[in-house]
Amino acid sequence: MAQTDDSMDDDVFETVDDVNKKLNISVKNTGHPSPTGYRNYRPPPEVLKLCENDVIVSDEPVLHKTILLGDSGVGKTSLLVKFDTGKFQSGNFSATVGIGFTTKVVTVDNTKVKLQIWDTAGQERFRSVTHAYYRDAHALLLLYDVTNKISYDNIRAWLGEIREYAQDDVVIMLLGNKADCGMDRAIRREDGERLAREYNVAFMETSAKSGQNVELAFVAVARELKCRSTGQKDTNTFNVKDYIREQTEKPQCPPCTT
Ligand SMILES: Nc1nc2c(ncn2[C@@H]2O[C@H](COP(=O)(O)OP(=O)(O)OP(=O)(O)O)[C@@H](O)[C@H]2O)c(=O)[nH]1
Repeated sequence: MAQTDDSMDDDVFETVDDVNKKLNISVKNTGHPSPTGYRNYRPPPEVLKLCENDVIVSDEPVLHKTILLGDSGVGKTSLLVKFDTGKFQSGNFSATVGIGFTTKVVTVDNTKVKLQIWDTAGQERFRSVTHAYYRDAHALLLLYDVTNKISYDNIRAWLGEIREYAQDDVVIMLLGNKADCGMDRAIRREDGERLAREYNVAFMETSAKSGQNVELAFVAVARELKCRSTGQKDTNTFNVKDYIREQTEKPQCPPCTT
């Protein structure tokens, strides 16, 4: 007949004091029980050491630094304010001084993508300040104003600066802003598309005033950054240019009558 060993290892019943004695840990009794009931309990150093190399798993989404660039007056601040608050402030234009940021969380396929969006001053005199921020940027939204040919012509110079100061794999999106200004338009949509094709960057027209494509611009960037950070880029599962084409070619809602 097979024998079973019913005896239990006494270690199972060791008290915390016994374990501490074995491990040579002295515990000072302050007389104040901890909320867990294990007065002054601290895991033995051996146990703490085991945890040292553990990866800390956090629910916090990774922060992606995104910068708005372009000539003064193209609408960088307005675009960010529209995305952040849904509001457009027309009227007096006051140029941005220096640089500042807003943090927004965008949900992409049930995953939270945190964008730290930096609004830069477009004026030449702040250029050296803003260059310093390019280096660790993950995405750049480069704006021109469709009513201002100079701001469009300057895009080539901006792309030159980006190549010089930003990382090679930075996500770049060209935005032709103020698309609501039909009568004053100086740059056709096709011109924007052609320039974007030439530099192999994504493109869309936006309007901080009407809200056209404002959300889409940031969501497309967030999608691209999410794909890159999860390594999906290699499998070609997402292409920001195709995504924008699909989204912008979707039938729009009928024109408002009010
Ligand atoms: N019609 C129209 N006006 C816009 C739009 N976006 C911005 N504006 C106006 O253009 C002017 C300049 O906008 P800003 O957002 O301050 O421009 P900016 O690029 O941030 O300028 P800097 O801070 O100098 O770099 C303001 O008077 C805005 O109201 C738009 O989409 N449509």
